[in-house]
Amino acid sequence: MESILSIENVSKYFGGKAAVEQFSLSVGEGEIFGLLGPNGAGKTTLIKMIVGHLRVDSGSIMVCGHAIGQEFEAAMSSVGAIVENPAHYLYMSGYENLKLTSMLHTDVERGRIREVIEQTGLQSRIHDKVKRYSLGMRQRLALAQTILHRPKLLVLDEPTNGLDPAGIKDLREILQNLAREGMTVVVSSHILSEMSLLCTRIGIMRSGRLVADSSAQALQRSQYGKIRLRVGQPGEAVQILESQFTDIAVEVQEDVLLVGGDALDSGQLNRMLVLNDVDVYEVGEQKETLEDAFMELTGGGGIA
Ligand SMILES: Nc1ncnc2c1ncn2[C@@H]1O[C@H](COP(=O)(O)OP(=O)(O)OP(=O)(O)O)[C@@H](O)[C@H]1O
Repeated sequence: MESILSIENVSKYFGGKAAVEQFSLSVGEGEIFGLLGPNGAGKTTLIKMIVGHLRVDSGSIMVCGHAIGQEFEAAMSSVGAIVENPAHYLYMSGYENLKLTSMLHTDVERGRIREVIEQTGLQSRIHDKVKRYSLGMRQRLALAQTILHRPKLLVLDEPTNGLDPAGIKDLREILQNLAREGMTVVVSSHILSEMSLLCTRIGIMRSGRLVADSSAQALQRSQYGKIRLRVGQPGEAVQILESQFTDIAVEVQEDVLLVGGDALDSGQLNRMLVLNDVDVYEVGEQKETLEDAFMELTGGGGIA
């Protein structure tokens, strides 16, 4: 997969304190990458560096093969971003706002305005004054303005802030459609449930670092799921499992073992124990949700 965004060892300090530290990430075409983390984790700082609003102190960021530090304009021509609250001319219509934005670009072809209006579902209200728009519609208008020049990379900082559930769903569908057409999306949030529905991949940020990076599905499934076994001889069982399987973690709670690790199979664990004369009374899975995983990895705090 072609790398649209490539971040290598990026750090940013404010007054000697790291807001982003040794951060590396590569995001490929058509991915919707969710940057999730509690308040103060460094999400906005990272996003501002990706969209060229802040300079990196060390490391490098490339967009579509262009390094922001050396080829700023080439890199930025592929980026569309909504970072601060978007400002519109409220007394003008949505259409007039779009027309004005199109004049800022040299390469917006005929018909493109119509196209972005359709992509953002604003057809029926596009000639109304923006002051009559709901927050969700203003957000969609901002998105339409942002994608006019066909950016390869769309970057949104907390785009669902203040939106109602219907607005969040609309935005999700629009972004997923854009990604299907090949646009790459990077979006930040501290709201886990929204991210797991929207994103194809989620990175968890804590204290300026990436502490987990996984497909949303994988995070929800095996990586943080544990197998629960109630056994007759817990001490022996731990020894057997640890000697037979690499990369597993076994927790013991009296006669219950909680076994974590990648690609574990409860049948396989059960067979191994029984063949080694350990009595197994119960086998089950202890599911951890994405939320549990998040809490474990970030130490909790600050999520909705
Ligand atoms: N301009 C600045 N000057 C000084 N410190 C800053 C500045 N911008 C951010 N910070 C600090 O850097 C750290 C990361 O902040 P950042 O806003 O990037 O986090 P965030 O994950 O986006 O949080 P939030 O969800 O609250 O926006 C925080 O400790 C913050 O106080």
